[in-house]
Formats: sequence, C-alpha cells, structure tokens
Amino acid sequence: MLALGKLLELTLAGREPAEKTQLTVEGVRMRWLSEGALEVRPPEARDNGLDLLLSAGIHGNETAPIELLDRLLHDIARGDLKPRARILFLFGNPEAIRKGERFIEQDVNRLFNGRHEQTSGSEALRACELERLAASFFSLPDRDRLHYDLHTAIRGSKIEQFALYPWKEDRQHSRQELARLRAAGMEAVLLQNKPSIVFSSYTYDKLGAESFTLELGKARPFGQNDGVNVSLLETRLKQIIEGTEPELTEEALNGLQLFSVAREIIKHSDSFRLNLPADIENFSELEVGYLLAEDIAQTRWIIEEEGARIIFPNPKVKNGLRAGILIVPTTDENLA
Ligand SMILES: O=C(O)CCC(=O)N[C@@H](CCC(=O)O)C(=O)O
Ligand SMILES: [Zn+2]
Repeated sequence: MLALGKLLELTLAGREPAEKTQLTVEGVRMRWLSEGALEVRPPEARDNGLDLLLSAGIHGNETAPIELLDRLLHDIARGDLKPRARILFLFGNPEAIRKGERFIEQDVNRLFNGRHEQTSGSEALRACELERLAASFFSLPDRDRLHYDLHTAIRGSKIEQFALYPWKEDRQHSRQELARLRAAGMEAVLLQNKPSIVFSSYTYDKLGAESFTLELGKARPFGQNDGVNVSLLETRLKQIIEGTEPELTEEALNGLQLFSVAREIIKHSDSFRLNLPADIENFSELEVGYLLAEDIAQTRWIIEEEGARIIFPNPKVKNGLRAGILIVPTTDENLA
C-alpha cells in the first residue's frame, strides 16, 4: 500500500511523510497537505465533478469514524477503491486523537464561523487551518460539494444514527440529500433553524456545500468499536466515491424521522444545574412542565413543547456554550 494511505498512522505518530505526493496504479493522486489532511484526486478522465469532504476526529475520542476513514483510505491506496470524486480527508484534532480525549483545551467544534479569531491556543489555530483547508478544497467552480463530518456521541441514544443538517437563511434543506442519508443508515435528521459554530455549519454556510454532522453511535477507544455498525454508511460512501450510487427515489425518505430545534440550552454560569440522570440517553422524551435546568439569576428551563426530546445534554461544557438541545418532531413540508 502507498505510504500516504497510512494517514492515520502518520497522524498518531505526529510525523510528516517523506513524499508528499503519490500516485496509485490507477493514476489516483494522493497529496498530503498538512497534519491529518490528505487530498485524493482521480485521473481527469474519470473525475465525475463531485468534491467530497470527509472529516472525523474533530473530537479526539470519537474513534469509530476515524477508523472508517482509515479503511476507505487504505482501500484507495491499495487500488481496491477507484475514486471518481475528488476527496479531502481530514482528521480534525490530531493532538486530542493522540491523547484519546474529546479536546485538549477547547472544543474545536465550537470554534468555526469566525469563533477561533476570538480566542487563542492550538485548537483555535487548528480550527482556522481546517477552515482554510476546506475553503481551498471547495474553491473550484461548477462542482458538487458534499461534506460529512463524522462523530460519535458521549452517551447512548434511543435513535442510534442520526444527522444534524445546518441552516442558512434563504436556503432550503434538500430532500435528495435526506434520501441519501436514509440510504446511508441514518434513522433521523435534526433540521437546524439558526446559524451555528460547528464545522458542518461553516462548510454549509460559507462554502456552499451540502453539509452534515453524522452521529454514528457511542464514543469508544480505538479497537473497541464493534458496537458501532457503520456498514450502511461505509457502503454508501464507497458508492459515492466510485460514482456508482444507486438512484434515490422519493420513497427513500420513508421511515426517516425529522426533528427541528425548539431551544438550545445554554450554560451561562457555574451555577448551572441540569436535572437529568447522568446516564440519560439522547432522544429521551421530556414531559411538559418538567424543570430541565436552572442557572444564575433564577433562570429556569421548563419544558413547554409537546413531544420534546433532549439530545447532547452536558452540564460540564464551558460557560456560554450549549449544554443540550431540545428538539421536537417536524414534517418534510419545507424541504426542497
Ligand atoms: O454526545 C455529545 O454530547 C456530543 C456529540 C458531538 O460531538 N456532537 C456534535 C454535534 C455537532 C452539531 O451540532 O452539528 C458536537 O457537539 O460538536
Ligand atoms: Zn463529536
């Protein structure tokens, strides 16, 4: 296998490759751009006009998605997977991946869309670099742009695999992309309704890509991901990469549960208290009238929405950040 196929090994060792560019026997060019960043380019005659950004390890302890990208890269480097798409592989936070931690000082996935400029440290620099790499990758005109930012969650979930679809004013969420996600094994999609500071929101909002955060199961250390079944996603990604995706029909959306954000729970101070059991699962339902959280100055978060569910509850986030999302079921009537 070509050495550049071992991007994960290089990243874990903190090493630069001796050769920055390599060609597979199929004429696929692999180019190392920076730590944890590798571009794959098919021969011109095979290029189908899709630019695909695949990122993982934005949180260093979320290893199943990193292992998935590693397998795809190995297959490309061996010539077993023959890309027609141009691809950028990114391992988001190399230092945190090496330590097996979500982050070192700051959550990289709260530093996009300009946030990294308001702070300092290695993770702010990395967020800036990831923006630059993504912007340069998605700078070619007249091409389709798709970004999947792959994650696993801190806790178990009543809905194991789901996507978060960013929001931008005057831009509609795409039915076609939702059908593609359904085919890739996603059981639910959360349609965002305001701007955000996560990576997928940056590529959606600023770079015009169809972008998603994908949650694939519960976060575990390297080698312990048997419980995270990514087979449908892996098959779909291979088809997208090789340009062999079966056509998607309207029915492909069947069974996909849609949610919208009712409220983001923001932790304002050290007095913040979240009234949920430590082992509560994502998508747990909360009854109307339930006192979900309390914070400084008698702030109280009481459930008002019928059918409300909680995802990503986390009272340990830094002040000013999201400590959970309250979501409610929605319909597909506003999709393009
Ligand atoms: O399990 C958790 O609490 C967090 C899992 C995770 O890392 N999720 C992403 C979602 C990003 C988005 O909002 O699109 C995150 O919190 O960064
Ligand atoms: Zn994550």
